[in-house]
Amino acid sequence: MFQNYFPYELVGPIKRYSHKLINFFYPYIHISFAEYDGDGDGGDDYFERSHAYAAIKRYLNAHSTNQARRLRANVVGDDDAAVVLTMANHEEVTDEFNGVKLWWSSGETIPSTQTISWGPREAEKRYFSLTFHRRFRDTICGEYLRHVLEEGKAIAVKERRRKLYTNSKGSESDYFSRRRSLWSNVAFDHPATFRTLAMDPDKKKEIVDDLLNFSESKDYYKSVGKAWKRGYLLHGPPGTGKSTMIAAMANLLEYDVYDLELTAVKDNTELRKLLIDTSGKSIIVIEDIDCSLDLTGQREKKKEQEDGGGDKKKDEEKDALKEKLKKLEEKKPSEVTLSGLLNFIDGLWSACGGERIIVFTTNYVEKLDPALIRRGRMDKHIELSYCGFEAFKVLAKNYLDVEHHDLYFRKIRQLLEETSMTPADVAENLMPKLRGEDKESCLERLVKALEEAKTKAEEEEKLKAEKLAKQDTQIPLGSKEHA
Ligand SMILES: Nc1ncnc2c1ncn2[C@@H]1O[C@H](COP(=O)(O)OP(=O)(O)OP(=O)(O)O)[C@@H](O)[C@H]1O
Ligand SMILES: [Mg+2]
Repeated sequence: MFQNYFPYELVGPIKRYSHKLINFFYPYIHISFAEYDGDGDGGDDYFERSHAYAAIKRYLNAHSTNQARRLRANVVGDDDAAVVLTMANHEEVTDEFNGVKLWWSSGETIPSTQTISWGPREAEKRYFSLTFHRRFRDTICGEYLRHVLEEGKAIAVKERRRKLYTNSKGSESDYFSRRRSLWSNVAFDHPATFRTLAMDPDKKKEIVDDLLNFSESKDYYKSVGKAWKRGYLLHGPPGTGKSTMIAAMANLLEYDVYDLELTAVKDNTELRKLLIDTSGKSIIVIEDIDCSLDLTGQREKKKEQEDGGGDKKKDEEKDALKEKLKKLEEKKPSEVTLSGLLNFIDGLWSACGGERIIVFTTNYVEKLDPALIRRGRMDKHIELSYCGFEAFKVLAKNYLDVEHHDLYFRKIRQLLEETSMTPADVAENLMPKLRGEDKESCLERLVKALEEAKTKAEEEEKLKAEKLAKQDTQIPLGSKEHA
């Protein structure tokens, strides 16, 4: 009825003026921070979680959860089971900044229509909303928000649990979820440190200094126009502490570890994607590099030739290599090429910024392609070798808390000079086997094991010499016959 008499032309102006009137009397400003913002161009950034949202969440967790009455609990970590409380949806908390009061609330918009969800954005649009008096607009939008974001970031650094990432193949459905990373991760809790790593102290110090120097040289790398990365090649027989050293490196620098399984990477494109997907402050590890590339085919041929040529490599080393190659052949052949890998080491991904360390390990450094290990690619070659006396002292301190022993230490020093035993075996012998086993009997066990190893090595040496002598006497005979 009213519509019939009301002049339609007035609806617009009245709406406009009432809006102005409300604005005039309503002195508050609302700002909302969505969890997934994106720039609206429909690119992948839509799937990226807003950094501001994450920082605000941490800030509010730290400052305001004691005010909120309804909280959401998350349990993080498995050993200490710390509970992290976050304010629940539609809760409101207050904050104060330089005497200005403001209100934070959290909310969630539920999609009105049923849509097929590609990411979490359609399913749940969470946001934080900030309300404050418009008089303080400049302070809040400038100083206060900067303060919140900085503090949120600082909390993130403090709380950061380091992670171990692997790229072993996930389930097919991973490919449908575009937000899922190519890497899967678990918390990284390896206890190894450089203090507990058994090796020559001078060598150890050199490596620690090198790592620390690298992590502090951001400006230097920038000034010389080099990507902020450093390559290490760790080589040595199995059980000499290569993997342990990587863990110690990660613990020293507080970096994440990306354990790159090259045989699970389809091709160079996937390799590039994986590497671009790594974060700064990380160690990228490729273990057993000699067995990971499709060079292995050539390598095996070469090896056979060497065998035929009467190479005197230890038999067990050959067996170990054969075993590794066999395992690899069972898997699908990888199409990652040496040149793809070299391109990446040379800094295809260096545009991503942030410091990265890349570590290769191998048992057979002499078998690696020289292109892979030349200086500049691998900045530092570190040899981890059989246990020496200094390394033993570290293990004795770690495992038995013994720093000196008149009788045993002298004996062990001599035996270690005469025979080769890996730190892994030394450690195994030193470790108390029975509850309350005394230190002497552990040291005694090590002495026995070393003596056994020595006799065994001597016997093998003797057998080999006999075999060679036999061959030497047979060959001239055979060649005479043919002639
Ligand atoms: N230098 C070392 N210092 C302390 N512990 C060591 C050292 N080397 C080996 N160990 C012990 O031996 C175990 C095996 O060592 P690790 O896995 O680091 O050997 P690796 O060199 O990586 O061998 P592989 O070539 O087979 O991968 C570790 O769990 C560690 O406890
Ligand atoms: Mg290892």
